[in-house]
Amino acid sequence: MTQSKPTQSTALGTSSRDKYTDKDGQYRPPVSKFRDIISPDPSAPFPAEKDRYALYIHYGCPWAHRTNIVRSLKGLEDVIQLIVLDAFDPAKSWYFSGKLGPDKDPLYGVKYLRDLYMRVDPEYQGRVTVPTLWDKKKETIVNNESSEIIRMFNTAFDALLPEEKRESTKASAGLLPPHLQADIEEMNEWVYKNINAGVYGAGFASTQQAYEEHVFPLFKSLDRLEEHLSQPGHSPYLFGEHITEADIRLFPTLVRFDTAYYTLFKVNLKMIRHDYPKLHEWLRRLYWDESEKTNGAFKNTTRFEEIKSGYTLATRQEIVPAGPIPDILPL
Ligand SMILES: N[C@@H](CCC(=O)N[C@@H](CS)C(=O)NCC(=O)O)C(=O)O
Repeated sequence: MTQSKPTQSTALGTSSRDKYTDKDGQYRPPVSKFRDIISPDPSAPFPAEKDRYALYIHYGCPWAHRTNIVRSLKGLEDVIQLIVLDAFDPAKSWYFSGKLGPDKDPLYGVKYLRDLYMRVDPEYQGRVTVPTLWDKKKETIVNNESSEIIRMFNTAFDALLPEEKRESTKASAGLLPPHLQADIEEMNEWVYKNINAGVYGAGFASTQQAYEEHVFPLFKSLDRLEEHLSQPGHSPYLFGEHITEADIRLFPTLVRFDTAYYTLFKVNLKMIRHDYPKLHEWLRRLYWDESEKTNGAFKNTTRFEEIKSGYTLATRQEIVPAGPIPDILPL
């Protein structure tokens, strides 16, 4: 039998760079194929129910990280099961190595997340990605697009939560308050393009030109965010007194920046801790907040070791960078 043995945990899914870059050396992000929506309506195809859904993640992945933050921030730990994969095989994608968590899927006993994708669609040709939101009742994938998963987590399960956790109760203090929605979405768009995806564009570029096309706009956008935070009404969080979706979508990228991206993705014109005082404060304020209000959602979902080792292997390097020490400075 010639089945390939899983290689060491090459996390973050992108170790086989050639497969994922186009002829110009540009990184091609995966296309999210599963786009169903969980609804508060009990008669909907995917109704919000306790114990019905499971979220598959890897701690290194920033897209998975945002979904895990919202799960925790909303207090959905008892409603949505979390299943952590800890390793990646370039040929077969995410799997359970047993080193940092279970050695097989707790639901079906399979080794690979791909096995679940194949169960849903034996002809599936796309990439197998985290996060993946699974319906245990219909035994299918609901959605594998983080931007949509965080929206569902923010509102669809509210009837199952105590009043103070509901988006409608929070009104202007919600994650996506109506009066800020347009501004938040405008920011999400350029932050996604230049920062969230920008680091990947630089880090996985396979030509000098492709790298430079991403690295300069990335730092321009960080400069723009630094300036944004100095404007009235934009502190301590991006849109004022309350954490919004914009903060949640930026955090996973910035918390990885100095420790992983700066060295491993060569996005090294500036560091958050040395060159962006306002962003640095914003980052630490979120990370170190262990109050009841946030449930410690930012710190508890961040695993620096897995972030560093994941990106080391994903960029086909062997030595995990020692610094910077500490991973994040105190507030
Ligand atoms: N648009 C997706 C992107 C997810 C994504 O790129 N996940 C990476 C890990 S950070 C992955 O699973 N990659 C595996 C692959 O591309 O084969 C989302 O936001 O959920």
